[in-house]
Amino acid sequence: MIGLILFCVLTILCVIWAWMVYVKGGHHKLPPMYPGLLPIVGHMHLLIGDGLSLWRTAKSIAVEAMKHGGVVTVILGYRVYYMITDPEDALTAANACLQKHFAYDYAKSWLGEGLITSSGEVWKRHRKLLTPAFSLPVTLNFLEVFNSQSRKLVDNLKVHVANGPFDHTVYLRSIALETFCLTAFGITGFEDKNFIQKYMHAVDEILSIVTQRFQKFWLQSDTIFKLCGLQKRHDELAKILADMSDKVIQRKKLARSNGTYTSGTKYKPFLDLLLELSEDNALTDKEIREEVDTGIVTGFDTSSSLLSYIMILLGTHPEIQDKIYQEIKEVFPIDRDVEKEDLQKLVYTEAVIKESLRIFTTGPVTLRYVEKDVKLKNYTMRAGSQCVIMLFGAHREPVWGKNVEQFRPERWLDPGMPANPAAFVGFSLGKRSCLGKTYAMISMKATLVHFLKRYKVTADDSNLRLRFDFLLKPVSGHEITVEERV
Ligand code: HEM
Repeated sequence: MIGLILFCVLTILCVIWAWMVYVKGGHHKLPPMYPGLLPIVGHMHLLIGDGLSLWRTAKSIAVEAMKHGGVVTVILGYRVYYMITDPEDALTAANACLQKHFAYDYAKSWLGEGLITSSGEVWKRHRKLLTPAFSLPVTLNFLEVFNSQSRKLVDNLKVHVANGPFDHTVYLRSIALETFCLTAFGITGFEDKNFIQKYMHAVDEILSIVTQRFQKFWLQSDTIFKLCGLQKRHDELAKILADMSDKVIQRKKLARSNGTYTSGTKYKPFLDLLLELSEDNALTDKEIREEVDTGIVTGFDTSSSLLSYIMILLGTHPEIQDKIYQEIKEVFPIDRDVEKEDLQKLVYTEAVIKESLRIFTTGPVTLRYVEKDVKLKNYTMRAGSQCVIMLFGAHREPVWGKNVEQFRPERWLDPGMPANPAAFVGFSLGKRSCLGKTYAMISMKATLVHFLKRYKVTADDSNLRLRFDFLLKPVSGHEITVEERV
């Protein structure tokens, strides 16, 4: 009897599920289904596991998409996901679907309506207001910070010279976050000398909670998230971070209103630019705080992860390291800081950065909600579904030619490559592409110049194991060794 009841319940659930997946969403034909679909759970079982298995699954989905013209379907529960690698379809989807996937909401009690998490009119207004704050002239003001921070990094690494392999990611993360705090808040803003360390630990912990919630689908239930204590810790951390940023903002605001304010730095910190906007009532204090925190969190981990991959790739390919070193030596025959005029002379260095980002796409995906039907080349995405633009997959499409897995910066020196410029999506693409691209490129160039002038790096990327947790992170095999150049 119980068996019969169970059978009937399961049958009804399967019928409802099939109706929601295949009928309710609309009449448009779905792209080929990724293998492993089960009734009711769909492909949800493939997400179980750690970040390593998630990355294996993501890569396998991208391969399947490429086999089928650049789009496949994945079903999570009853939700339809279009998984896209085709560069043209990726651009269409990126521009047509400006609303983020619900997973971004998990960071909202911390980042609020900051650029990365917001959608709709709020996003549009903020994007327009903030674009000038990320422009080339503003970023060039930060060169002094980029130079001094790069020198600090190089000095910190001295203890590892001729001392065998070590984990360089720890150093890169810490310096990158410090650089972002300096350029965002301005150095004189800190009463507390440990401000940056405290801020970094809180950012690390809250990001790990947000990531867990995204990966472990049972934590997506508010009740379970609360019951296992993660909600409480998440809220505590969000408050710590908000209070820290608010304190700096309030002090600066007060000094501005009573006329005692000077930034104390030669450059104008990002926060000061936002405070100017608030004087025209364009942004509230809360919005300023959310955008400052968003800038820091979107910027520091992405840049430091990419730099760590660049060092591993250069350490694995000594002939490429020799070439970039030759370029750096030509532009900087004596020991001096990187100046504005040097940046465009670093052509091979730029090729190395782009090629590294192509191979190790630090922000591997962007997830969007499909608000209205969107026509791709061969399919129409149904309103109410989700789409995942697989940025790392687009970097392996046939448009890149043969040997897509090979690290070959020379491909960027050929003016005809990539044949379709939309194929390079390391900084995402379309209207919601990365706002900090210029900042990232300039700061990474400065770091590479100072690092490579002082050290020769050795590594072995064949041991590298990666995990997917919003960003692409190394798990093991990423250590490098450094020796001083003579
Ligand atoms: C190598 C370094 C970087 C990489 C690879 C990178 C990559 C990306 C990617 C893939 C996105 C899309 C994310 C998504 O849709 O979920 C994005 C968005 C964004 N990035 Fe970056 N980023 C980098 C550095 C930076 C820096 C340094 C900043 C700030 C100074 C920054 C600020 C932003 C912002 C504000 C957005 C949201 C844009 C919007 O939705 O309108 N990024 N970035």
